[in-house]
Amino acid sequence: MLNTATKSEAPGTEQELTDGFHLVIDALKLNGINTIYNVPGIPITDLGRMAQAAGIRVISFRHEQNAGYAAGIAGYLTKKPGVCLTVSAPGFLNGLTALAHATTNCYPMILVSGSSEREIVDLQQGDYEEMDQLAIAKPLCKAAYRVLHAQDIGIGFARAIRAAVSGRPGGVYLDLPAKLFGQVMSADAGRKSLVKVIDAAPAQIPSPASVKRALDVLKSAKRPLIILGKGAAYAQADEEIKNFVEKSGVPFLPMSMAKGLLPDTHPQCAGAARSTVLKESEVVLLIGARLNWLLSHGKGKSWGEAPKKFIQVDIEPREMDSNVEIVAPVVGDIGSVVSAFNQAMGAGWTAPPAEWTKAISSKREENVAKMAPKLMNNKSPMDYHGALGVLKNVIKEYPEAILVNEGANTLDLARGVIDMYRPRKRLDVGTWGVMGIGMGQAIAAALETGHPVLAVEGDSAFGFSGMEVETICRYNLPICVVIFNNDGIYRGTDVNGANADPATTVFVKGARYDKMMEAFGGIGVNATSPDELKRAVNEAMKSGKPTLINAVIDPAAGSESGRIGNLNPQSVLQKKK
Ligand SMILES: CC(C)(COP(=O)(O)OP(=O)(O)OC[C@H]1O[C@@H](n2cnc3c(N)ncnc32)[C@H](O)[C@@H]1OP(=O)(O)O)[C@@H](O)C(=O)NCCC(=O)NCCSC(=O)C(=O)O
Repeated sequence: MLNTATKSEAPGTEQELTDGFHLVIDALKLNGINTIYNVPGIPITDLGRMAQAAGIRVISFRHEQNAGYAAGIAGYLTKKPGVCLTVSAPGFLNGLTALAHATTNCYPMILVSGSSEREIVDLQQGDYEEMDQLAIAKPLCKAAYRVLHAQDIGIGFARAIRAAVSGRPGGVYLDLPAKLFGQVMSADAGRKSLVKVIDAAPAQIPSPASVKRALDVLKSAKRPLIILGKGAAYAQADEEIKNFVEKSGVPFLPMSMAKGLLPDTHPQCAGAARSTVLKESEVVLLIGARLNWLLSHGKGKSWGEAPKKFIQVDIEPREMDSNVEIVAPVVGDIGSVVSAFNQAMGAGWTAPPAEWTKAISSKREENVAKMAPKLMNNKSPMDYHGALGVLKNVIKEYPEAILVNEGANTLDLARGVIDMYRPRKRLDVGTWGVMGIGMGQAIAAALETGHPVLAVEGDSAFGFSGMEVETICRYNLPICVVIFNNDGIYRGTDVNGANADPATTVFVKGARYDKMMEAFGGIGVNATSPDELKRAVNEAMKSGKPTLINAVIDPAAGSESGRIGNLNPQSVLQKKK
């Protein structure tokens, strides 16, 4: 039903009216978008209020960037565009980082920002928060639109929704100048102007020839490997993917956010033998994984000496040959491609040679065994492994829980240590390795899935979105934040030898982040040993109450982010010395 604004009052001409505010709300509802992540302010405060009154869930954040990260990850989790609503210029700019992040990570998201009046902006006459937001957004997103007339709101949203989710998903900007909200029209005309987007992300069926070519290459391999990326997790084709991997018998390596698509404990999982499989494999099938820096661009030392053949499955044809030659490109949506693989494989598929799979299992077992004792230490203050050993068991016990993870050491080590068992349960920093996604993603994950969230945060990473603990308390969300507090970035022990200022990478020593949560009525715990950490996290998972645990980590634990390709600043410094 149309959400009527008012009735005209002229005697004898009584007519139902609507306006821009109501049409925006109706357009969202008509397309099944029931949540808005926003920060209120001019000119969208009333839009948020009215949307809430009309039954949309409007979640107000403390900073637009966090609302944006929430919207992006909501899109990833649901395959519907996550909507972030901001005020003009500064609010828009705050949301823009998250929009660019969504685009880079292929999350469907729409950033809707109020803006100032075109007539004034274009003549640069100094309107309130004047800025040509459309022009600024364009290079940072997949599509950008501006709606100038209320009768075009329906089309504007239809275009934004379709652009966000179809093909390779991404971020879309929708500019709504303030004047638009007050434009009035008949409710009947308004109703007719709305558009329900039919089949927003049509299946893209791969060509049978490309499917055959890919399977022929894979079948011929003595040392094949499947790499699953977060595109595969996004596809929600979990059963098809599992069937394909198991039927093929090929070892698989999950990228960070694809962990859990098949359990990390699956006998074919090669996560704990990463270097070995990258180096030794001979044919590599990439499913929803890009050959970017996270895979060393498909070449160089990490990939070993022997020549490799790559097969790639992606919805975006231009992804092929982006870094190395792809001998068997398969363009299509991942669900359709993998289902075509399953059909075309037939009954006569033979598993890869046991020599290959056994070599991987023994490397994996060796690495797991090497790590096991480290995870059981009960040192106080904790080291990373002692603390992560506890969290590994928590996720094992609560496999439905969503793990949000950011930091430097906290991210790198948690990725390896914490096994995931279900798809789309690990959310992290994504393609850019960005810090600041933590609380936004945790909030959206709790709201969109209804499952408890464990956010494992470096103390520095947490700082980028820390104020949202108030949001967590306000909405009483089942989020347990564990801060790995080692007093600084990488470590808390750096010293500035030049003057009295603290070193650039250190924070206040002995800070008590748990007090922040208590300030807003949540539960704060200071944990100085793995035993204390275990008690506190288990309690939080059981109670579902907003909780923040300050996990005291040895300030000397941790190292510079040295595992990012050749980008090790420490080694550059050392070379210069
Ligand atoms: C590019 C990468 C995928 C490559 O990581 P690698 O370190 O090479 O691999 P992994 O982490 O997957 O694994 C490391 C090693 O652990 C092994 N491994 C993995 N899982 C296990 C388990 N369960 N048990 C035992 N051993 C394991 C794995 O086989 C590797 O050993 P071997 O097989 O023996 O090699 C990763 O570095 C990554 O995702 N980086 C993103 C980092 C990021 O975004 N940082 C944010 C920047 S921080 C920041 O802002 C800043 O610092 O600045």
